[in-house]
Amino acid sequence: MAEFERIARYLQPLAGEGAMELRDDAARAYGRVLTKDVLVEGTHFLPGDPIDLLARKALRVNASDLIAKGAEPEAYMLGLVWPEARGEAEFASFCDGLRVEQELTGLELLGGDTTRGPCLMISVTMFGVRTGPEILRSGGEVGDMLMVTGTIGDGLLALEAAKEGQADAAAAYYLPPVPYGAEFAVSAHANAALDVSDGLIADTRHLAEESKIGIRLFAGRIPLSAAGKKAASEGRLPDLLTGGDDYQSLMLCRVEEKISDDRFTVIGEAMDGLPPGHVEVLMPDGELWVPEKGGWDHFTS
Ligand SMILES: Nc1ncnc2c1ncn2[C@@H]1O[C@H](COP(=O)(O)OP(=O)(O)OP(=O)(O)O)[C@@H](O)[C@H]1O
Ligand SMILES: Cc1ncc(C[n+]2csc(CCOP(=O)(O)O)c2C)c(N)n1
Ligand SMILES: [Mg+2]
Repeated sequence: MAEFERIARYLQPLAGEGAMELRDDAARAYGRVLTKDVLVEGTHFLPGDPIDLLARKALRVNASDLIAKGAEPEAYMLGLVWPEARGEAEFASFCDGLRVEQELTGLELLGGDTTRGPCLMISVTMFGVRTGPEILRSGGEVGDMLMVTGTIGDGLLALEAAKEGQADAAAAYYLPPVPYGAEFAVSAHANAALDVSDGLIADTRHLAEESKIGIRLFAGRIPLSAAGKKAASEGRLPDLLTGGDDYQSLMLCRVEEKISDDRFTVIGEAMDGLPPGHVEVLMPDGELWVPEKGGWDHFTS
């Protein structure tokens, strides 16, 4: 059974009031926005990845969920499973990475748990403060424009580079360029938003399904890095749009508004006449591509 089905069938019946029925990126409780992300060796990162950057990435993938909910990351708790093969020097380097990210963001460590285990696992629970109204995956409306921060597809290309030992080209995988500060624009403008972790298409579908609208993406407008443009020219655009690990903010917002944060680019539209949950992509050659359901799933990928 797939990841989302398992959550819906087995975990949703256990969910409390602030859980948003486990249909969103973060919970709302105790006056804060709360999220959790786990990184597991072999699943989310490679055994040889720089350990200080891994620490920073664990904070960033959590911050990414809060930013996309219009919440400013404030504090976190840390669960660490530390294998015997990684010595004290590595532990010190890991904590140095946490310190660097804390200094960059103002994040504070509130507590956690440290144990031995078979491989490195990093579990972070992060708390944020809302900077405006509550932003959900639902709330998008026909006529909204779809906007995204940064570039798409670099997480995938950088992971491929890391696997080939090309450290320079792997930068966006070691340390995703999470749009710190974008929570203010999300709060000010979004009808609905989330972060892009499972892939642009899959996460656009989450917005379309929860908002009960259809969305058309304009592939030619999707921001790509130099490496992304090269890959796209080699026919890999579909890979870039489905690869995941982007950690950018994706929002549906009202057309008439001028966006206060220039990191956002318009890449699509919630169009009248499309069925709820539908996602289609107008490709640069003018063809309409209707991607199959998909995206990252820990139980089927
Ligand atoms: N083991 C679990 N226990 C309780 N809730 C869970 C569990 N796993 C997932 N959820 C909840 O299910 C919902 C969807 O989770 P999912 O991981 O797809 O979203 P996400 O956290 O935004 O993803 P990502 O980590 O890729 O940004 C969220 O509300 C999440 O809190
Ligand atoms: C070694 C290695 N192999 C593959 C990937 C790709 N990957 C893993 S999990 C995930 C989706 C988000 O996960 P989650 O839903 O758990 O937040 C993606 C795109 C990686 N990062 N490292
Ligand atoms: Mg998310």
